[in-house]
Amino acid sequence: MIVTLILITIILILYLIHIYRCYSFFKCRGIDGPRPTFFLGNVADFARTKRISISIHNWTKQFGRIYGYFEGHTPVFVISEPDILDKIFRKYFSKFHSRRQFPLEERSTTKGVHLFSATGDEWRRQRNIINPTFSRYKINRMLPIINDCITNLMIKLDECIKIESEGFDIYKLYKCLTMDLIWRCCFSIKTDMQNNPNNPYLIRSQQVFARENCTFLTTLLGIFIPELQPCWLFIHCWINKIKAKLREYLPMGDKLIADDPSEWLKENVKYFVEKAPENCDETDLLHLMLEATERNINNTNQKNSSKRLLTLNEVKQNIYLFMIAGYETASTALAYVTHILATHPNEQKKLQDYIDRYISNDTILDYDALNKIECLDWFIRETLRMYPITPIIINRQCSEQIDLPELGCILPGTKFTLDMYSLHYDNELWGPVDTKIFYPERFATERHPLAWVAFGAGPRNCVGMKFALTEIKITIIRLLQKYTIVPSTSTNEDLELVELVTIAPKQLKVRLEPRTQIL
Ligand code: HEM
Repeated sequence: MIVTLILITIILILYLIHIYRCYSFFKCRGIDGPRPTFFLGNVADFARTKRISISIHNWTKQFGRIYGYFEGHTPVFVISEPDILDKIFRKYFSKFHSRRQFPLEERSTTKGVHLFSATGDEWRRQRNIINPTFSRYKINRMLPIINDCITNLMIKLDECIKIESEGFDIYKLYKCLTMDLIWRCCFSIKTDMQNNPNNPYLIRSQQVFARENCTFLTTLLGIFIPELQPCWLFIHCWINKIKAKLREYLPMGDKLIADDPSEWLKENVKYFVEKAPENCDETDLLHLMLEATERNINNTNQKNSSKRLLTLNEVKQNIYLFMIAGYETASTALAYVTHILATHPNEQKKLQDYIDRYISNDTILDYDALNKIECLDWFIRETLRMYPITPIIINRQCSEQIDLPELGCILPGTKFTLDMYSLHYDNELWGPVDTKIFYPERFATERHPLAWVAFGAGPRNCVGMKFALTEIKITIIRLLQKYTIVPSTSTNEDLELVELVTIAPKQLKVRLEPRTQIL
């Protein structure tokens, strides 16, 4: 009886908060301004599609290019109008510099915040330090390492062809490849995940992107009552602590109870920082970040300039971020490109013909030369147009009140997201060839700058974009020089996709036929 009463009271309070928040949201917008449709986020729809980006796309079809929904009682605008997105992501960036905080995403300055979660000046400071890691010059210096890791992939592929002639899951190998690339190029740590797929860092990084049922309830509470975010985080931390103790003391605890992969990774990146001084290459990301830490800055002027400093905790947080952000996205992009190659033999032949004609087996292409291969660049962009990888992370939060003619008064804290599927499949933006058709040449025509947002947009776009495109291009060139990719018996035209932070295929089975006539 008492429990029921408490529950009813909680629901009533939540309902009142909800009404109050919705009322104040609409009141501030005035009655004369534009009034985009706002509706209560339809949880049933989400439960049916099991993919937030598909639900958002369905809502766009229903409500148009500008609308909003309430996530709990938090209003979220969904925009697929490129001119308005241009204002939010580029023109008025100073008022939209931050991302929204996800439920259970910690932003504690004592523990350090990484680039992805940092806001305002904190973000600017970190981005200034990290940006040079991915300059043209630095990427050129990484090329021998990238090629070396891809050579290991080619050896693995040869082995797989012999063992599993009917087809094998190439995505698994790509994950090991991109993890090796991150560790070696960004942290100067010589790893061989391709021959050691049970490496605990690799396993934990994969788990970060898997569905974690144990956080489901606290995540939901975070969405519906964001005001109590510190409470949900506290509960989440305690659950992890209790789990860690049970793992330690229960017989077979470590087998029965899984640890939290993010926490494990964050805890263990200490190893990188300790090893760094002996191993670091002076151009890599870890070196740049450590150079910018307080302990390495003796000059008082530099010390006083908060612009250039990173704390040791921020360095650790960023190692964790790059480990997971760089590996999952790039391997998934490689998987999609491979799927398209397998299912579009004519497109594959076009690329192979170009590669055979202009690139010999021992050519090492530098960054500029790679960029000049338009057909390859278009192929990758077209793949990422049709198969977006991270739509839900592209969002912005307003930090200062602003009036936008199309939306009216925007208050600080208002959240914006975009519908990547609507943008990428819009025939007005991408025609005349139907957007459902794979047609890389559509990139030969100049398009709206906000029509293609695979790597986000504006000053806060993906910092690893150049690096990702370089590793994907070299892998594809070397793969097509040696093999023709063909579908395995179980390859479907439609991939089975799973969405959490990224949208990724469950697996990607293909067959590789060694090419006999290589120039
Ligand atoms: C095909 C591969 C990749 C895709 C599709 C991708 C996509 C994205 C997207 C959509 C964003 C958000 C941008 C925005 O909000 O405007 C982002 C941010 C980010 N990405 Fe990537 N990414 C890829 C590869 C990488 C790699 C290889 C790294 C690291 C080496 C990386 C590191 C990051 C970081 C650190 C951010 C946060 C940037 C900031 O907030 O300033 N990404 N990425």
